[in-house]
Amino acid sequence: MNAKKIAGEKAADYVKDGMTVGLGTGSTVYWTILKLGERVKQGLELRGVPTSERTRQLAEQLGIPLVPLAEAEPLDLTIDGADEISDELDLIKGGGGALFREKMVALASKRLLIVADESKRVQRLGAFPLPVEVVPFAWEVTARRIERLGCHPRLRLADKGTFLTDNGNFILDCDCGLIAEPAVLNRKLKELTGVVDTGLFIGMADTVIIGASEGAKTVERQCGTDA
Ligand SMILES: O=C[C@H](O)[C@H](O)[C@H](O)COP(=O)(O)O
Repeated sequence: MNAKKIAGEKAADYVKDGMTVGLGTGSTVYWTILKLGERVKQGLELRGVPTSERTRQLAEQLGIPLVPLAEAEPLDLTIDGADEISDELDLIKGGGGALFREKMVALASKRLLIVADESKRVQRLGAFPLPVEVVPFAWEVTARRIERLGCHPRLRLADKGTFLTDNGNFILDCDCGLIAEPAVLNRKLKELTGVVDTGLFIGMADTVIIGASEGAKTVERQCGTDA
């Protein structure tokens, strides 16, 4: 069976009546949202906060009531996918370009639950190029500053030209090698004018559900490991 589906559907069990829930983006949390759509039809009271226009459209099609983030804080829970998950439960996100809204919504949530298949687990982050959202103005200058931090940025392209985020920005996919100190790199990147945010989610995930054909495994953040 599809490991993403197993993890995604399992996460829907964490949603209880009356909750306000951040709805993540991607092919794993897609299964969570489908499940939640079914449960809403059966009477579940839920307010969703979408992390992308794609997710907004999906939730609307399924009849999940949505509320703007500004009116929803604090959220009870956010459920989202990840591109890499380290042993410390630090994450790389943004493979689908939704990292900024995902981070805004997760930071406004009491709890962040990540769903993924086994392929996303790594000892150390960095094999997956780190997505960094940048303002389009003189993006080449921002890319050069990122290069000076030891990363190799590449402008993300779409079928027709440059990939644009939901916020109208560009994504630089940055090969930074294996990242020894994710919190330090995140801080240095965020200090650069022109950088909107990075796909590094440090100390944010509380629970990770890993799907596999034999079932789902749940990993909880150990107390005291927050960055
Ligand atoms: O921008 C996209 C998000 O960070 C996704 O949650 C991430 O790329 C994982 O997506 P998927 O579940 O499709 O692998």
